[in-house]
Amino acid sequence: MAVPRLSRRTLGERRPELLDSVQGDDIGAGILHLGIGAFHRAHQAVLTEQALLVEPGDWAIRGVSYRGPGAADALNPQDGLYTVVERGANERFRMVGAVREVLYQRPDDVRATLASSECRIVTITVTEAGYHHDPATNRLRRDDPELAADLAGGSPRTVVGQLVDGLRARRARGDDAPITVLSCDNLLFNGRLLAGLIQDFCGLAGDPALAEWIRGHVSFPSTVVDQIVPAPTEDCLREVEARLGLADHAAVAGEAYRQWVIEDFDGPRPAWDRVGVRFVSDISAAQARKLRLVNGTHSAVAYLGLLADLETTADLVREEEFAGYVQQLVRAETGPSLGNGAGEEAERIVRRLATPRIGHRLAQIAGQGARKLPQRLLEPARDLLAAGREPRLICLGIAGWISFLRGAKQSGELDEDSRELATAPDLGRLLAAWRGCPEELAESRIFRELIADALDGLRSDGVRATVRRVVGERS
Ligand SMILES: NC(=O)c1ccc[n+]([C@@H]2O[C@H](COP(=O)([O-])OP(=O)(O)OC[C@H]3O[C@@H](n4cnc5c(N)ncnc54)[C@H](O)[C@@H]3O)[C@@H](O)[C@H]2O)c1
Ligand SMILES: O=P(O)(O)OC[C@@H](O)[C@@H](O)[C@H](O)[C@H](O)CO
Repeated sequence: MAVPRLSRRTLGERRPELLDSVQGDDIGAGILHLGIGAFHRAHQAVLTEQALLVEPGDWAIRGVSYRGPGAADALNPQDGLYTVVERGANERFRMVGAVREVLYQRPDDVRATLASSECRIVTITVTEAGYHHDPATNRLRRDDPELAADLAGGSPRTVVGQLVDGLRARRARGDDAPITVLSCDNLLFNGRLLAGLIQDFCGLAGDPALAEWIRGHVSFPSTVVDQIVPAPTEDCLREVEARLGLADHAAVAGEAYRQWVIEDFDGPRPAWDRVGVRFVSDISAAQARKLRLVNGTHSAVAYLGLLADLETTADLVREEEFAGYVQQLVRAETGPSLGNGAGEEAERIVRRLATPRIGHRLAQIAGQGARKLPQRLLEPARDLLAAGREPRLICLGIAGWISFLRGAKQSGELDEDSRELATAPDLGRLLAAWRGCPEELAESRIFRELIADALDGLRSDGVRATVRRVVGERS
């Protein structure tokens, strides 16, 4: 007999104690979340659920999904309920009830939500590509066809287009209450970036009055988020079903560790500060630590690991040369400029990569490299060069990416930016064409030589021998 689907009714019938432990469906949806994927479900939604349990308020979440109906089909029939499995030494299963509904291809409802006085916070996780910006200038890409379609009128489909559309409706309603937009994507000063893109969009739409209103009424604090949450697998769904006795199509699994640092802002919010979220005046230090140490390490090893035919981060750090590479990368190159404790950070990152049963696939981390590497690896490389030091291990990671691109160029799986770079005839032209690579790095002789040397090694000696050699040279 088919296992019944999770919903408030079935949970009440089969596991009433769990239904009693989750947020009820009787509160207002003060949060609109754009891009309700795995990460939001395991991170911001859990912290919001926890905050609601310590301090009730109208902070249920209405989610929006963009690239497919998956999240709506998974969550709506379940009344927004789902399970989060926290992996680690002590696994924990948590039920979350803070999500109200998911909108897919319903721009009118997104506009109405943004215009409503109920909505006071917008959170966003739409990947780097969802911002449609040029990483060389941090401005909107005017040549982007989806943006062009939004600017031409009709119902907007991009995140920036929908935000502007909804804020326009809010202004038209005469709502002067503050609203806060929190980007939670792994981008440098994500709030500041998004605020600029919104202004660009208003400019291109010929609406300076709206731009001015947004400057006065909407804040875009930058945030730093940290928790490893891989794409959910069938195994995870089966595991949750066996435990719950109900089919949960929206379950996710991730690390037990969660961090959220937010530039402080005026305006209402759930009691996030009471459940570990940090509000700070300056996120720079937390941001550098997170993007360089966690994401930088991820990106550096993802391509090398794929070249070595490995599947997950845990497979990778089981091998001595790769674990040694991670240790040295953090200790000698990405860690020291961030203050004391690079050695401890290195140990911690190896432990996180090895989290049991997390199944973080290198192929997932490897996506959209042209957009991810600048803030993760190019920034620390630039700092090291400026300090007169060689970013040897970082350049090996970048060489891994270039080898991966060149090998994958026929596969049809590369994103548009990466495809273009994969066909560059030589390293110099690839670096010059890479929009995210600052000119001073593209033109740095040492930087080019280090990458060229690593590329030669990968080609002639293979990935493991090259990793061993470069780590040896650094030690
Ligand atoms: N998963 C993690 O471990 C993690 C940790 C920290 C930060 N993040 C941030 O969250 C983002 C999403 O991660 P996830 O695990 O939820 O991924 P996911 O694939 O589960 O969800 C991605 C969401 O983004 C939307 N999206 C994708 N491309 C888009 C585009 N071009 N325009 C608009 N929307 C788009 C999709 O509709 C989906 O809702 C990451 O890219 C990263 O910036 C993730
Ligand atoms: O989510 P992405 O694709 O931007 O990056 C892949 C991983 O580096 C990332 O998801 C990390 O696991 C996460 O940022 C840890 O907090």
